[in-house]
Amino acid sequence: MKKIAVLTSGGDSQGMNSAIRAVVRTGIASGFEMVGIKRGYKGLMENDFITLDSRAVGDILYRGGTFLQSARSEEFKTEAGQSKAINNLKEAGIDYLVVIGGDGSYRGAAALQQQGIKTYGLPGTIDNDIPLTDYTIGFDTTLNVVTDAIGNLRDTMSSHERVSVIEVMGRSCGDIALHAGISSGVDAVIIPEMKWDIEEISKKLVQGFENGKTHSIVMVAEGAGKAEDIATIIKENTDLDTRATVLGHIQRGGTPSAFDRVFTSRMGYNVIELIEKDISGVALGMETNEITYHTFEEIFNHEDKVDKTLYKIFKDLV
Ligand SMILES: Nc1ncnc2c1ncn2[C@@H]1O[C@H](COP(=O)(O)OP(=O)(O)O)[C@@H](O)[C@H]1O
Ligand SMILES: O=P(O)(O)OC[C@H]1O[C@](O)(COP(=O)(O)O)[C@@H](O)[C@@H]1O
Repeated sequence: MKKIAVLTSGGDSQGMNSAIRAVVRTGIASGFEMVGIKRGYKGLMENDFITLDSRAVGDILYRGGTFLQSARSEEFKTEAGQSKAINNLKEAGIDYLVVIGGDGSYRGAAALQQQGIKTYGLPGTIDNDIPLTDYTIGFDTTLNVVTDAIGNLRDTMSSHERVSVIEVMGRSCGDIALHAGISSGVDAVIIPEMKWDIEEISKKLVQGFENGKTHSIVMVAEGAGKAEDIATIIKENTDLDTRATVLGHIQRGGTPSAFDRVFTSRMGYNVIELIEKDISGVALGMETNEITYHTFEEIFNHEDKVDKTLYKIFKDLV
């Protein structure tokens, strides 16, 4: 019986458990033996493998995080680290490796593929910063978490007639800020991909209060600036009572949305189909509602651009 191993790596994201469950159950249904690797590449180098039967992935569909746990590992980036990993995979008789993670995890998977291990990537990151997929696993859930959190902030900001500067995750990608900014009707979105002018934002906030607004919200992606710094400048420019909130790791938790559960279930099915066809060295995604796949190289060479139309939609709505 051929063996498929699965691991989760990098920052966890809601829906990783659902993805593991889908890979494992579809794999078993197709006659494969399934293995889980704990704590990503760290566990792979340390031989931390567990057998996964259908029951082992029961009761996890609705849970955030990853029951296999995740880690970041500097050692795995080295030749020595990778050769430990390859030896462990060979000794355990693993034929295929499914990696659920972000760009860094894909780079690790591509390095293993180059050294003869058949690898597959599933886009697990809340940031939505992987090219050639419209969504990454957890992004939709995170938007819902952020939208709910902003609803709570809005209540208290309104009572006190304050400006709220909210920092969300996204080191190089402003998708969380832009999408949740639209879903929350915020007044300004500051993202790394687009130029922004704090004087212009400040003027707009003052005008808003003059026109009868009782609160204002400015959303900033962590890669574009610190909420605390932006709040200080706005306060200096406008004299408005301005507070900063960093949503932080709250954004990565919570039960996965129905969208993320269905999306990951589809990807589990499709990755097993690719394994059966012996196509490897690829990562899956969803483009215009189709599950697609591309080689790791295609993904690395493709720029992940911000959706400029969506940015314009936001600008027209404020
Ligand atoms: N260039 C690389 N070559 C090999 N492995 C890498 C590389 N970049 C990252 N990795 C591995 O993938 C792990 C996860 O990457 P990281 O960037 O932290 O998160 P993510 O996968 O979410 O982007 C790293 O801790 C490291 O072990
Ligand atoms: O939890 P950590 O290790 O501090 O990492 C925080 C980072 O993880 C993320 O949530 C996801 O990033 P990755 O996809 O690189 O893991 C980023 O938005 C954030 O900057």
